[in-house]
Amino acid sequence: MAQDFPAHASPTHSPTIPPSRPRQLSVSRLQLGDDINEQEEDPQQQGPPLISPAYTPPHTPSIDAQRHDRQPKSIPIAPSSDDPEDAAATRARFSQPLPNVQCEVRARIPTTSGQEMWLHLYQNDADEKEHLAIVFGPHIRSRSLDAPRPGETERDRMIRGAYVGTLYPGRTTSTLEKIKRDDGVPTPRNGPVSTSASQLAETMNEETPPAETDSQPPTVRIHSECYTGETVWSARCDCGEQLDEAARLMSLPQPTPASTPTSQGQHPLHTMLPPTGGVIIYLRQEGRGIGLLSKLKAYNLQDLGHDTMEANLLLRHPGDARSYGLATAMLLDLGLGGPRGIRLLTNNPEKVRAVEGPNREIRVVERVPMIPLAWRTGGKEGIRSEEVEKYISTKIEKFKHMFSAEG
Ligand SMILES: Nc1nc2c(ncn2[C@@H]2O[C@H](COP(=O)(O)OP(=O)(O)OP(=O)(O)O)[C@@H](O)[C@H]2O)c(=O)[nH]1
Repeated sequence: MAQDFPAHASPTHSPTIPPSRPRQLSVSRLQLGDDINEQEEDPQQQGPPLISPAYTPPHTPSIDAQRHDRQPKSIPIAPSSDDPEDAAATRARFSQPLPNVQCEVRARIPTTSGQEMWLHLYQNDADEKEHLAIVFGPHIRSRSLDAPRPGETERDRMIRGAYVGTLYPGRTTSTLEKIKRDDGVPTPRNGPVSTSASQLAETMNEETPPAETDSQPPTVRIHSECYTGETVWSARCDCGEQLDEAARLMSLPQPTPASTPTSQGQHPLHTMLPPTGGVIIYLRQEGRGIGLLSKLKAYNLQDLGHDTMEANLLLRHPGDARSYGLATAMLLDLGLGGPRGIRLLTNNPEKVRAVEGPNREIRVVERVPMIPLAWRTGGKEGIRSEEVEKYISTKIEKFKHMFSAEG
């Protein structure tokens, strides 16, 4: 089930708490260009560890406020025009025209949890990197992938993922019409006896999106690459946990009135509902855009007492060197532009405004905060380390991230 979605980032063994390290320096003591040698700690500056439930700030949702198998609370986003100065400043920073993107290939990825996702690989004219869209659910499709390409055969289309429904041995066409004509012909995918009726039902499901009034806006997460957090179980940041959590939320059943318990406490239609669905845009902006080499240097600076923002600055990088034009362009290609808007999973206020694009091509109508698992489970699950506590406290204090269900 969705709530059992495995933690890809977290090791299965219990986290160990490393010995204390010197406290980070305050910004006022940071001298750019100065020799970065050992400096004294200031015990007065040592705030409470924010990730430890015992010290969790009062505005943080209580442990039982969000059950792990429920959709978290979201916050409606006021139109940018409510705060013209702020919006203008952000737009100035992200005002470049949107890059051109093209989805080159899409493939079905079955996962160890039983859920399927659709990995879309994009190329673009802004950088040389392969950015990704991880799509959950059958209704979100790439325009650039589906568009016919000159000279291609039906097999070419299937090989690059431009088909509806699912592939099976012997399938010869990417289109719905041919599958309809073939109705009744065996179409084995998992065994020799399945018929095209189930294939057709699945395909029709993909072809017929739910009525917009029936469901909430699509859920979107803009994720930036983090080799350490996603692959080698780093407890310096919450990136791996956030990637897992975004995938888990997009695999939960769609909340609708039909899932309200009956008087007998049953959920009659709950299991029949499709997953919430959504998109994780996976941007190759390792280390908040400074790259893995600089990020590893930044980690050494952090072990020397600096926080994550200071370390970037000392390496002559901006605190956050990322941009989101590619994400905006990919979301448009996936059909998520327009007034219906999206629900964005983030605590980062800059991301909310930046992903909307220079002309508000994408509308973020709700923000869903990403509350650390350790806060929600009273420390039973999630990342626990001195480093991640400092990292999250710097996100709150210096990057002004909003780790609460308040605007
Ligand atoms: N330079 C630097 N980058 C880091 C550090 N820790 C994590 N990162 C990078 O930060 C990025 C993660 O940011 P996101 O997951 O998009 O999160 P966010 O902008 O903090 O905001 P949310 O959407 O609220 O999670 C990844 O590219 C990581 O590699 C660090 O200490 N230094």
